[in-house]
Amino acid sequence: MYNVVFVLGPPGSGKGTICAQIQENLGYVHLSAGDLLRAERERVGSQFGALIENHIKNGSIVPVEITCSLLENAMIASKDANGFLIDGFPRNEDNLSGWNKQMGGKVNEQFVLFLSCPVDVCIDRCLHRGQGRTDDNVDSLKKRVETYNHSTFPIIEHFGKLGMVREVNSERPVAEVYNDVVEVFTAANQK
Ligand SMILES: Nc1ncnc2c1ncn2[C@@H]1O[C@H](COP(=O)(O)OP(=O)(O)OP(=O)(O)O)[C@@H](O)[C@H]1O
Ligand SMILES: Nc1ccn([C@@H]2O[C@H](COP(=O)(O)O)[C@@H](O)[C@H]2O)c(=O)n1
Ligand SMILES: [Mg+2]
Repeated sequence: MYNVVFVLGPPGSGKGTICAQIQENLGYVHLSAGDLLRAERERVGSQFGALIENHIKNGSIVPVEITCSLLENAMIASKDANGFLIDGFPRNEDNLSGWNKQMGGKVNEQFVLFLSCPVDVCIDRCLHRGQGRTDDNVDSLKKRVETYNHSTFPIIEHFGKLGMVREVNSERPVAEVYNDVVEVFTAANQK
């Protein structure tokens, strides 16, 4: 059964940055739902390209059937991994229920890593990210933050009630955030 860690936090909280380091050092495979959707958007012949771009620009959430299939296919392609960092998922009720339906019984959900960071800091980071993302602009960021507050934070609260959330303050320098994150993984894997 695959070990899975969900990684959540506001846009720009540093999910991708921290996941890359965990992948490098702890052998978990990093699967960013956003990256998988962007790759599907670019894939020649995809029937979902326009739909995905529309959601990304508007900061809204793509139907789970699309995202969950991309995640499951990526997991199958890396089946020898120690575990998977599922970055930016589940983002709303539809993501959560669709995941439970498609993946329930196939994975061991270890915990939810919640990178917490004030929204103004996060927005500033996205505006200076320099990756040419079509959603790193003031209009899209407003909508992404709204979606985070209304749809994603309640999912974090849901996992919190199950005792699954490990919160790390990601407003600090990356090295400090990373050290705390490693402690979380060490504790989880000692059980
Ligand atoms: N702790 C940190 N301190 C300062 N800058 C950071 C920190 N973590 C990440 N960054 C920078 O902030 C920007 C956003 O980081 P990253 O892409 O990892 O965030 P994210 O949570 O994956 O965002 P998104 O949800 O938009 O994909 C990047 O330019 C990254 O280099
Ligand atoms: N579960 C998800 C994750 C992402 N999206 C869409 O992609 C955009 C970018 O996501 P990042 O994690 O890379 O910031 C996001 O704003 C959504 O439009 C999604 O639909 N479902
Ligand atoms: Mg990211």
